[in-house]
Amino acid sequence: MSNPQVVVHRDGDLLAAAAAARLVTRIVDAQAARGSASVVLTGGRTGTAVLEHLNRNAARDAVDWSRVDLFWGDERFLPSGHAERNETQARAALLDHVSVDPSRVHVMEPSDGKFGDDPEAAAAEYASLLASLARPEDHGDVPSFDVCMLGVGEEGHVASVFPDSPAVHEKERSVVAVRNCPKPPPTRVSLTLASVRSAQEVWLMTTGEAKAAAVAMALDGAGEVQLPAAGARGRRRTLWLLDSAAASAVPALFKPPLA
Ligand SMILES: O=C1O[C@H](COP(=O)(O)O)[C@@H](O)[C@H](O)[C@H]1O
Repeated sequence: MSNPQVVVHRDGDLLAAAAAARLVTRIVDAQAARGSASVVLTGGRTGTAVLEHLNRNAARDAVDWSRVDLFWGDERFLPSGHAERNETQARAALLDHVSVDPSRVHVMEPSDGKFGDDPEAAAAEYASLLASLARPEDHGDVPSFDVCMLGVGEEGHVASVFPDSPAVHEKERSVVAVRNCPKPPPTRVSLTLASVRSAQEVWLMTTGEAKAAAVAMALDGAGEVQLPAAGARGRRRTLWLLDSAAASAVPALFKPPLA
């Protein structure tokens, strides 16, 4: 597992633009090396802003979108097309505007989908999907995603893994249903931290003063049960992409030396 690196941008808009550019490069490189790329999308304001920037960036068309597998780190368990679903927001921000292969857009089932109001069944199906796509070299039942993007909550949640919740204690399943979530909506489906750690690169992206304490604690050695973001690490790279407000309490160790 990799140690965290921190990149600070002046403000949230610049962070989103820079992360979008970084994502294009990562996907293009993976496609050049292997023919395809796999990306885990995140919900939330920063994750959606990254996709909006990507959609406006001319470099968007350097990607062959038909050869990208898209997954979600978590989903709000709501009816299909609901404005608060992470899928709905990602489609509006980017996916409706590029030539994705629908069979490679791996959504988590909605609450009016084939399992009805059964988030446990939706989670189990997503776990089976991940297992079916994992290759022997992934050494487990989850693919080694090229990039897993995550937002970070004020209390340190990532995906829908909240502090001291059943999801953060989960040791067997790769995808879980989340009930009684402290942030609305209360029912969700989420990758576990172990699944996040299957990714080659994990990018934790967040902005604003309200996130500064959680960011600082995660980087300063907090445990993942109290602060799930601390347990989100990539196999090869863990990047914290922050604006200056979210980075305001980052320990000095992570600040680049002055030139
Ligand atoms: O509810 C969620 O929130 C987090 C963080 O969102 P933000 O708006 O504070 O950036 C997000 O990462 C997660 O995917 C989403 O379901």
